[in-house]
Parts: sequence; structure tokens; C-alpha cells
Amino acid sequence: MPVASDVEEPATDVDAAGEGLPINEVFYSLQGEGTLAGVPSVFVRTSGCNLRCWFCDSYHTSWEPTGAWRDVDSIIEEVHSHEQANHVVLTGGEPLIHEESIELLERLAADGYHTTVETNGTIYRDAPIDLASISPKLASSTPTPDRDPKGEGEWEEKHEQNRIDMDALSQMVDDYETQLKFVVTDASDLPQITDLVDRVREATATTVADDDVLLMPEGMTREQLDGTRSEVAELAMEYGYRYTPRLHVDLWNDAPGT
Ligand SMILES: C[S@@+](CC[C@H](N)C(=O)[O-])C[C@H]1O[C@@H](n2cnc3c(N)ncnc32)[C@H](O)[C@@H]1O
Ligand SMILES: Nc1nc2[nH]cc(C(=O)O)c2c(=O)[nH]1
Ligand code: SF4
Ligand SMILES: [Mg+2]
Repeated sequence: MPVASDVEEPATDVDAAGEGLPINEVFYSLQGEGTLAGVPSVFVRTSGCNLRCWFCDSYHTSWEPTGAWRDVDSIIEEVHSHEQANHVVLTGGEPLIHEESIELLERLAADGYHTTVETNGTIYRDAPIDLASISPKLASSTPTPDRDPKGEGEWEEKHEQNRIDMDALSQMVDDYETQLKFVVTDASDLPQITDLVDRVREATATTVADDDVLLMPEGMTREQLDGTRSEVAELAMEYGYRYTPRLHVDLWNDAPGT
């Protein structure tokens, strides 16, 4: 079983600005998604997001951002306490809304860690990122009134306007080793994926290979994935893209700290 953070921080609203980074959780697990699936990794999850996907599996970093402000020293210390890990995954929420994420990544790189950043690709930061794991958001992520987990669609317009920023996305693809990891709800998502991949290829000098494009089934529980994974696997074969499992859900379902 992965080791969850043993530093008990009070869960507080993180809307108000503080010092350092608003941290929702730090835990040790296996990378569950993407090309590094299976690699033992320390996860640092920041709180706060500029989007509001209706399906967000990290509700307490987006719809209700909670956590504790922590200085970079204390985060680094906790990362080091997981002695087996060489890989760190910075995620959220959206980690790149926080300028302080740059300092955290610089310190991790200086300490020799491989860094993956899980990001929605709407904000560019210049930082030592070994793998930019970008998950651009499709129209099927938009919190319409019928799918809003909290209200009646108050975030619909803002989410729709901000979910793709081609400049930020292209710069990230040009500057970092990248995987484009799309959450797929059903076959109707695929035309948008092929279109976005084409636009990224036109806007960048980098080669984006078909196997840099990953299709990930939507679902935060095993039961939900039972309804999506087969169809998404078939779509990956049909389009020549890569399929990625959600290994952590297969192993631990939706248990906290995994
Ligand atoms: C919680 S997000 C945090 C990082 C960043 N905000 C983003 O969206 O990429 C981490 C990853 O989980 C994915 N994700 C969130 N909810 C999901 C769900 N219900 N099913 C499948 N993937 C999901 C996101 O697309 C992203 O790849
Ligand atoms: N095990 C595990 N792997 C993951 N890969 C990306 C995650 C994320 O929430 O960003 C995640 C996560 O929450 N758990
Ligand atoms: S962008 Fe990421 S953290 Fe933000 S709401 Fe969507 S899945 Fe959740
Ligand atoms: Mg997750």
C-alpha cells in the first residue's frame, strides 16, 4: 500500500494567498498514468486550478480547494523521506498556476530527481521539467449545468474559454519532452483530439509522434473505468495512438493517497 503523507496538516481553504505553495497532499505511490506508468514516485499535489472539469478526480484541489501553505524546504524534506524514489510527480489542481512551483522543480532537479509535471497545458513556466505530461481539456470536460458537481453551471463559460491556450501548449511542447494525455469519455472526443494534434504539429518545431498522444479512459473508480476502458483501447488501435491505463485505479480504486 502506498505511504500517504505522515505530516498531518489541517485542511483549510486555500483561496487566500500565503507563503510557499498550497499543498493538498504528498504521497508515495506508483505512477499510474502515461509512459512512466509503474515507476515508484513521490507525488506532490498542489491545490487550486484555473479550470473546473466536471469529472475532476481531485475535487479538493479544484471545486473545493483545500490544503495547507507549506514552504519549499518542508516539501523537499518530505520528498526525501521516501528514500526509494528517484521520480517526483508535481500535480494538482493545476501546479503551474503557482510561480513557486518553479523553485520547487529547481530544487528537485538540483537534488537529482526526475520530474514529471501533470498539467492542463494552459500556463507555460520555464522550469526544469523532465516530462511535461500535458492533458489538454476537450469540450466533454466542460461543467454544463447538468454535469456541474457543485452548482448550476457557473463555471461553464470560464472553463470553455480557458481550456485551450495554443501559445502555452505549443511552447511547452517545443521546450520539454512531452506526452499529450487526453481524457476520453467516448468516441465523439476523437475528432477534437486529431484536430488539436494537427494544430500542435503546425504550431511547433518539434515532432509529435502518434505514440506521444495518449488516450486515457475517463473514470475515477474501477466501476466507472469498467464502462470506458475497452472502448478507449479500441479507439487507440483504430487511430494509432497510445492507450494508457489508470494503474492506480486498477490497483487501489479511489483510495486517498494513491
Ligand atoms: C487532477 S489532474 C491535475 C493536473 C492538471 N490539472 C491536469 O488536468 O492535467 C491529473 C490527471 O488526472 C486526469 N483526470 C482527472 N479526472 C479524471 C477522470 N475522472 N478520469 C480520468 N482522468 C482524469 C487529468 O486529465 C490529468 O491527466
Ligand atoms: N498513482 C497515481 N498516479 C498518478 N498519475 C497522475 C496522477 C495525478 O493525479 O496527477 C496520479 C495519481 O493521483 N496517482
Ligand atoms: S484541469 Fe486538472 S485539476 Fe483542474 S479541474 Fe481539470 S482535471 Fe481537475
Ligand atoms: Mg490523480
